[in-house]
Amino acid sequence: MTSLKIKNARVVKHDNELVQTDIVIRDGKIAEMAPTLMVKTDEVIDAKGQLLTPGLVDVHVHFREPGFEYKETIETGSKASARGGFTTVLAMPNLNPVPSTVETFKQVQALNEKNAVIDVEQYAAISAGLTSEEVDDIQALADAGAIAFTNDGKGVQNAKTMRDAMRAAASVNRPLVAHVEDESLVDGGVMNLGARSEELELPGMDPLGESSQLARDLVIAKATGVHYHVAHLSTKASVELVRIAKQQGVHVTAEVSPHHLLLDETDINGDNALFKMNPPLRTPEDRTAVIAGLLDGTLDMVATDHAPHAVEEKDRSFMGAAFGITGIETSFQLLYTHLVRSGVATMEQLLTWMVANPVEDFNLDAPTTLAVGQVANMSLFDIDQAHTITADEFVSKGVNSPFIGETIYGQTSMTFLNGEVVYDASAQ
Ligand SMILES: NC(=O)N[C@@H](CC(=O)O)C(=O)O
Ligand SMILES: [Zn+2]
Ligand SMILES: [Zn+2]
Repeated sequence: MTSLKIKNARVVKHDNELVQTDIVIRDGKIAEMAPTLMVKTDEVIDAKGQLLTPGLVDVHVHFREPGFEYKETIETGSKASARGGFTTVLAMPNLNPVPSTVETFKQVQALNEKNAVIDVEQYAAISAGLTSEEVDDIQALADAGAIAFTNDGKGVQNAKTMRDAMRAAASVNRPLVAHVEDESLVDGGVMNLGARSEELELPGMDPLGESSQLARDLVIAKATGVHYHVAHLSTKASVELVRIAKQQGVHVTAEVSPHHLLLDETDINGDNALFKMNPPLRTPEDRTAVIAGLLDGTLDMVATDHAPHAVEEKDRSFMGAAFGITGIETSFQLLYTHLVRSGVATMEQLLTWMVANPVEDFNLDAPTTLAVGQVANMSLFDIDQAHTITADEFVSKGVNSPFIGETIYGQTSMTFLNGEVVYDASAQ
């Protein structure tokens, strides 16, 4: 059994307070932690004062395999995740075939097991093709290992389908995750309907398409008792609905994506599809509301919605380009830079949103703290060194990020899964 010592790391104690720590890992677990450990180990890494955290967790990624391997594969997506500091991710089912049956689900699960360098848990769909009104065999899919259920990529248009899906998910005690989007209100829109869509003369989608379907779902969630989780929540009206629902005791949790926290429609610099995603960038008022919602606990976590696409699918006008941007290699760094360093949030809060809440709310088998006895899923971040994001540094096949060219802090230097190095910046 090999043993490893990481010395001179800094770990978060409270708020923004960091303490210097040595840490020894044996058999994939944290064996000792103290300010100074003299113990001999097979290997020693000098962390030189960098930040050591539990491995990050993202409940919303698109790895595109099987079906769209030209955009991303489980190997490239999971390696990109490790580069972002993530050790557990939940992969979306908008694949081909869509994992809607035990057979197709097990096929994706086997690929995740074989090809991923980190832990990848798999969502099953709510309904066949993400569009059918007939709900899948939720019990059988849960028995096969589906971590939760979602039709992400499409809103569930039919209330009966949503009711039946929620009843089924509640009965197997798994979260029901919703991409809330009423298609009748999207009406061909490619960005948020409002001032910016008028300026750019592009068709807009009414933001009520998100909140009106969310209101429907919250009513059904209350009646069924399901754990209902809102994917990529983006509007002020949606924050208000979740706040009221929580006050009423509805079992609801919500995620917000880094881009909805850090960008709004005024950042869209012309007809540039690197700013095209679903839900679209909203107004400055919406952005302020999602930040406030995260800070006051209405929103529970950050999820990247890492959505890689090929260059030719994004290098077009807004009208013809695919929806979605990458995020798994830049999320912690952007949020550390723009929320923590700027004083909006604490380091402890950021880790609550990127580790503890995702693990607890989705009942994941992953550590939420650094402590003796815990599985050594950990990441080491260089929080003092500035870095400029470039397209050619991405491990993901997708380079569709609106953050290219931005200067950030907190580059990942190493990521460990069960005590093994799965990413090492110095070896790149
Ligand atoms: N977010 C996006 O704009 N696109 C996602 C689908 C989704 O998350 O709804 C994708 O799969 O590309
Ligand atoms: Zn979605
Ligand atoms: Zn998504």
